[in-house]
Amino acid sequence: MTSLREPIFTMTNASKAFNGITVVEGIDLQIFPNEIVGIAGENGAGKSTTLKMIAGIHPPSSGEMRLFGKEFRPSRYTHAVESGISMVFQEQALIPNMAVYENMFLSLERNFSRFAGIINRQQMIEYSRRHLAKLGLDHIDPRKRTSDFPFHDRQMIEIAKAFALAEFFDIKHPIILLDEPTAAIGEREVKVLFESVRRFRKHASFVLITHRLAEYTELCDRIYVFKDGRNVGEFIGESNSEQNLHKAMVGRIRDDEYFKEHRQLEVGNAEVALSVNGLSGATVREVSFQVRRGEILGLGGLVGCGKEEVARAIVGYDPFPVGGTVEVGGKPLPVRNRVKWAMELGVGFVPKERKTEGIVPYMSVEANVTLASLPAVSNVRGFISRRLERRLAKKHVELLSIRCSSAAQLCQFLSGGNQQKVVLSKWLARGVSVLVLDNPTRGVDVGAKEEIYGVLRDLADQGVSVLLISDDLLELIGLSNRILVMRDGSIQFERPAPAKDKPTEQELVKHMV
Ligand SMILES: Nc1ncnc2c1ncn2[C@@H]1O[C@H](COP(=O)(O)OP(=O)(O)OP(=O)(O)O)[C@@H](O)[C@H]1O
Repeated sequence: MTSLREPIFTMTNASKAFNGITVVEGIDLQIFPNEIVGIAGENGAGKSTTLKMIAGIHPPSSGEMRLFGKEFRPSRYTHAVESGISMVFQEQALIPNMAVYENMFLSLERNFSRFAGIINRQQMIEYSRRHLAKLGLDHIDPRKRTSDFPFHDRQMIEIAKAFALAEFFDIKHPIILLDEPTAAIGEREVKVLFESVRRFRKHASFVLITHRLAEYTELCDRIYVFKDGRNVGEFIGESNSEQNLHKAMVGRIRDDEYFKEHRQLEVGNAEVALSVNGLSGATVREVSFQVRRGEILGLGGLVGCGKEEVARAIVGYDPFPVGGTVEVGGKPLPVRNRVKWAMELGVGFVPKERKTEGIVPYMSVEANVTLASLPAVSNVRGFISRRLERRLAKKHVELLSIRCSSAAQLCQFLSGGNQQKVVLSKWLARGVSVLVLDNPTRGVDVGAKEEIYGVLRDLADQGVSVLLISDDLLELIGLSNRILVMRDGSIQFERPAPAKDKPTEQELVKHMV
């Protein structure tokens, strides 16, 4: 639906350098009214940086931007918001211990003051409630603390916030930048989001970044492809296919053997590495299963079905449910100090929320990669050896092609997908016997996903057992030896998934709803 009308936003020959290192260069980009534009590219290609240039968070080092026909040089995010541009961030920007309505109008409270500067909270609450309802989020009480809501609800709150701000500043045609909005939400929430975007495009334009190629082809009118910080292609209409996008991004056609199914092992009666028995609690009921050596067990279900809680209970990330036991290699995992014991018994965990739970952002890549392997990088006197640390980190940075200026770079400055690779590397560096993965390829580009799938097959060959939780059904089906489907906190369905007899998506979805 590309319009012949004038673009409402243009970026011409823009570049951005951090500390003298150019990360994007020569970017030309246009946004037309009512348009949904995609920006695709590998991890670190410069997609988020470009959105941040538009949003005034990282003003361009050179180049020009024009908004509604006028030169546009936001020096802060609030300038962009006041001009009609808001961004839904890849990693959530909401403050967890504040009420939802406070988050929605953070730093704009003075606009809701009645007299003598007293803030009219009731007005803010009602305004928030109305905007949440517009997105079908009636179940979210804006007076509640933001941290009371699960990740996918918080994501939707950010989107509602973007719409609310546009109306608040009386912007006739806002531009809403969506940086991987679907990375951590399930299929049902993605549907709600996409329906909202389609509905709201009458009043707004959108820019979308996602690592699910099908979402570009489903939602976008036009897609830019970035590679190594440059804009290398543009796809419209017919040319806008997953194959074309994959080829432009990765430089080759997508492998038929994307999930490396030919490498899937037959585990037969191999020894049981992880045994979960009768796990029960607030959100899970009598969940029992076993994972054998070298097996990849997939755990699927809609958001809220309890699959994440199972993973978190196994590794002790959340208070343990009231009942049930977990054994690793035949040894019971105690409830007290479970996180420590899980590590001790060789269990690794890649959580969904990498920024808060997976990495230490203010530490370097090498420190993060080796964080769980301190004995291996310590010298005989027990001090950390920089040389050993560097050597171990280098190996894993190469193994997963983590894109960083050097292993000494702080993790917070890595692109989202590369941070995710660091989380996985942390456990590969330590060496584990059981790996619990909650959406391990969230935010990871299609080429790097393929590398991670290869690594998982290598680990299975070495006898590592994997419990894989994924909202990406094709990934779940392609990788797993066996699949369990959860609904309402309990296991509803079990299906072996040998390489030559994989279940269909429909077969699994039937048991999810
Ligand atoms: N504040 C910063 N300081 C230094 N380098 C940065 C900063 N922000 C981004 N970079 C670098 O810029 C490059 C592009 O990062 P960007 O986040 O734009 O990539 P991306 O295409 O969005 O990747 P992903 O798909 O993984 O999110 C990366 O190499 C990253 O390390």
